[in-house]
Amino acid sequence: MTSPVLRIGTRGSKLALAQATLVCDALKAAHPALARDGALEIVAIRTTGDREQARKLSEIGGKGLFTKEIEEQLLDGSVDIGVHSTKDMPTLQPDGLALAAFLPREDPRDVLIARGDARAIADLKKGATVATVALRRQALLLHRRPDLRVEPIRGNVDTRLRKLQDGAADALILARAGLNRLGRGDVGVVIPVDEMLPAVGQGAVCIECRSDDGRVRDLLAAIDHQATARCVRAEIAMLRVLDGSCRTPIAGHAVLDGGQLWLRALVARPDGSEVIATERRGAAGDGDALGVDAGEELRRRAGPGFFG
Ligand SMILES: NCc1[nH]cc(CCC(=O)O)c1CC(=O)O
Repeated sequence: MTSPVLRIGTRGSKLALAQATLVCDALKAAHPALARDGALEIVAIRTTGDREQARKLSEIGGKGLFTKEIEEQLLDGSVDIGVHSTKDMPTLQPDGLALAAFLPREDPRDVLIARGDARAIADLKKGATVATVALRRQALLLHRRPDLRVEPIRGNVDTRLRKLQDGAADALILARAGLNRLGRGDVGVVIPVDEMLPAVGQGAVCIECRSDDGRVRDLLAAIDHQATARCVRAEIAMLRVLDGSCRTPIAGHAVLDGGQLWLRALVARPDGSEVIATERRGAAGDGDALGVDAGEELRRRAGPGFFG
């Protein structure tokens, strides 16, 4: 028995394992030496966020709930890379770790899954109940439709779909990316980006490793999807400036538009009563600066009281 060449740390959820498998496939395609049996090993790691599903994540406080244990195992050498949903990542990595690569982004939009025949937010009955725990989704829903009621229904995708069927709500909002990666591309109708700006990093899988691990960084450089990396790094730079807690609704989404990077970003009050939005366009290589600039504008316009 030879030991694996690369140990891949991930959460153990179905979606997380599907994403880790995508990383394995990409690595094998790029590096024939990694395609032999046993070269890659997926290590499922239980994170605080997985243990605490029943409590409100915003009450447990904080960032890194889905990443901390994976990062600890990276730092102590138990695993060599960590695979994450970028959306669940803190904006800064601990000393000694770096985001080294991004897989090509999946569809970053949210989808509406309604029990009746509603095909869009505008179709929902007056006073309808919509299930989501994300403050961004809550704020943007209520901004357009103050009559709606938001219910914090949690659980994995299958659980939430079942609760919807059981009548716990009239509709549910989930990320298209997660559904697609779970083979549930059939479910729901996408909500346009201008109605519900995606979360920073939504739809993008990122790969973290030890900053000084040159061998692994070289392996990962071959699978880094540059367009995704540029867009997502701009979004993260924006979010880092705002330094919002997870009690602040923040959205940020960048695309490459004919060689230019176009970043849209907003902050909102949780009840949807106010949305402050901005955008930046610039050179594709200037994403960090564009993100910082957009974040600073939002912080200034929101003022000190806004983030409660
Ligand atoms: N916060 C949970 C989470 N983190 C990443 C995804 C979906 C996949 C992605 O956005 O990359 C989801 C589920 C959802 O929001 O529906």
